[in-house]
Amino acid sequence: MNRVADQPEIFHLQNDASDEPPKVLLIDEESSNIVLSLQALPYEIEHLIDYTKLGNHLNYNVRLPSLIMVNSHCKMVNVDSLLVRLKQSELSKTIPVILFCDCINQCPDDKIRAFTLGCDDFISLPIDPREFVARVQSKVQSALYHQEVMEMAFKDDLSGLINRRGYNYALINEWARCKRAKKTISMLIVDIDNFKEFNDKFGHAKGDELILLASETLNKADKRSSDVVARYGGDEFIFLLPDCNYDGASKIARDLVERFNKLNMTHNHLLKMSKFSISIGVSSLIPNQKNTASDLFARADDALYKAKKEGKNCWKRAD
Ligand SMILES: Nc1nc2c(ncn2[C@@H]2O[C@H](COP(=O)(O)OP(=O)(O)OP(=O)(O)O)[C@@H](O)[C@H]2O)c(=O)[nH]1
Repeated sequence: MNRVADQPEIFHLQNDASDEPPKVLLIDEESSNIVLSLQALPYEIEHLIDYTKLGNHLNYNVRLPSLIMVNSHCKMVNVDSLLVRLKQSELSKTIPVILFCDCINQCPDDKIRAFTLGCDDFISLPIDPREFVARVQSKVQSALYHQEVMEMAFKDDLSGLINRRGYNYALINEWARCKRAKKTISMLIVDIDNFKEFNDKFGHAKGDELILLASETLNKADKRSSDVVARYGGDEFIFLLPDCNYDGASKIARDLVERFNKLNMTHNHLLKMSKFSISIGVSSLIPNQKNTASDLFARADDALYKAKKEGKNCWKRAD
């Protein structure tokens, strides 16, 4: 099997199943009447006053907004650099952005530049309530269609985790980010032990249930919001841990092996059928000119092989 990361494509991830109302992120340093107008709509509103906290609202492990609205009069926000940042990030580049502006005093060149930098629409201040609702709803609606398509492309149907394509994006992005910041990036490859035997003995449907249980258990690991948990394929899962060294990664690996062992003591009907455990390979690298993201994977894969060879139900680190 070719285990090297594929080429990147558009990556837009939404973490939760969307029975929840669409989310709108408003960047405005004041509690203005924009907030009041938004609150009248059936959306979840996140009002970001402290612009430096943007990363808390746009990361792999939160439900992403369907629309970002920015009051271009915010003194603390440089709209040009904000648009560049939003449109450069794989997570936010497809989320529509509406700017509020004082259209009477707005220079047309500023608007044209904003469009060039990725702004999708403008709303004039003071707000005309009917126009406000029409513009916001139309942008949210098209964003929802887009998110649906992206979910189909990047989410694993069975587990709800990020799929292999999504993992490839995350790897390319996070590797580059850690390289720029000269930070360690770690990876865990997790494989269910003797899954084939379970499948053969109890059938594919029960095997699917076990994969789902494994996914839920992996998701409960003590990880950061920037960490990525993906189903790589079959009974294999990957944790991608940016800015995390061997010690941090080993702690998660140890915790996971224990978590699965403890699962066997519960009264889950699947676990009465068979003992359930995982093996993990751990690798860490500081990206530089001489190594690649594929090295990180290959080393974790070797370590996983070692864990399997040395009896399974354990974790091993790369040499
Ligand atoms: N139920 C189910 N089975 C799957 C799915 N994808 C892959 N498989 C099966 O998963 C099994 C993977 O087995 P392996 O990892 O090769 O073998 P294993 O028994 O886990 O062996 P060790 O990893 O050495 O413990 C194969 O039998 C696949 O057919 C799936 O989505 N659902």
